Amino acid sequence: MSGPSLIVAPSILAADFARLADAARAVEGAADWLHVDVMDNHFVPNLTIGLPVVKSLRQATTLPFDCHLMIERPDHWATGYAEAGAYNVTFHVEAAEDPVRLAKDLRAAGSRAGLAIDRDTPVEPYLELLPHFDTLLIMTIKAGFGGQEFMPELLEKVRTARRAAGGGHLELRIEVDGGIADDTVAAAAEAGADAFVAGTAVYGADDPAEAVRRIRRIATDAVGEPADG
Ligand SMILES: O=C(CO)[C@@H](O)[C@H](O)COP(=O)(O)O
Repeated sequence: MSGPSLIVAPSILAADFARLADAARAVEGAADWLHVDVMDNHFVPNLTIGLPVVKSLRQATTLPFDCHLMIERPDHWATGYAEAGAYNVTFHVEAAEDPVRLAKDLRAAGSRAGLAIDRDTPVEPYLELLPHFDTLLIMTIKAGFGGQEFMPELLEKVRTARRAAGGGHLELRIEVDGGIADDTVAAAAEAGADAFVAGTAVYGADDPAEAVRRIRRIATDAVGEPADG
């Protein structure tokens, strides 16, 4: 796996939307990616930001963008986020017409490709798609809102996906999203996740950068980290 062995990605959904650039800069040097939740009020019952904001914010921080598209018609919209400079663009399997085609289009447009699975969607039918993706995002809540309670039973999907990925044989990040905090991240790491989205736990903290470092420390302590990681 190239890059750091564990990824922490603060979700700006929990930040002050009037000060997104400040929120991004507050975790530079501590976070690996900045998680950007795009919601269209159709795929989920919430409306956040779209491409114009992502383009502007891209100029304001050095952090790689991890764009999580909770939108309908990702086949139409997703490559725009890659073209806008997102490092990783993740779309929902429940919304995509042709996930493999879209993964190829995203890579051709210059980003990594991520597949997201919402709370009520099993992972098994999609395991065969994993070789086409760089990231598998497993929701540990129902997609749509921050600040929800972590659902440990959803970690079974992480275990299943990690087994299918051959314990690291397949270059696949398994990202968990929803309720990740000091008291939940170890279980997620032990289940096989290696990328952790945290909104409330980071931007609800007095010191967001320190909150990121703490989450990383707890995850690392739970699974260990190679010396060259
Ligand atoms: O995708 C989502 C919500 O749908 C997440 O990225 C949330 O932003 C996570 O927030 P917390 O649960 O960490 O507060």
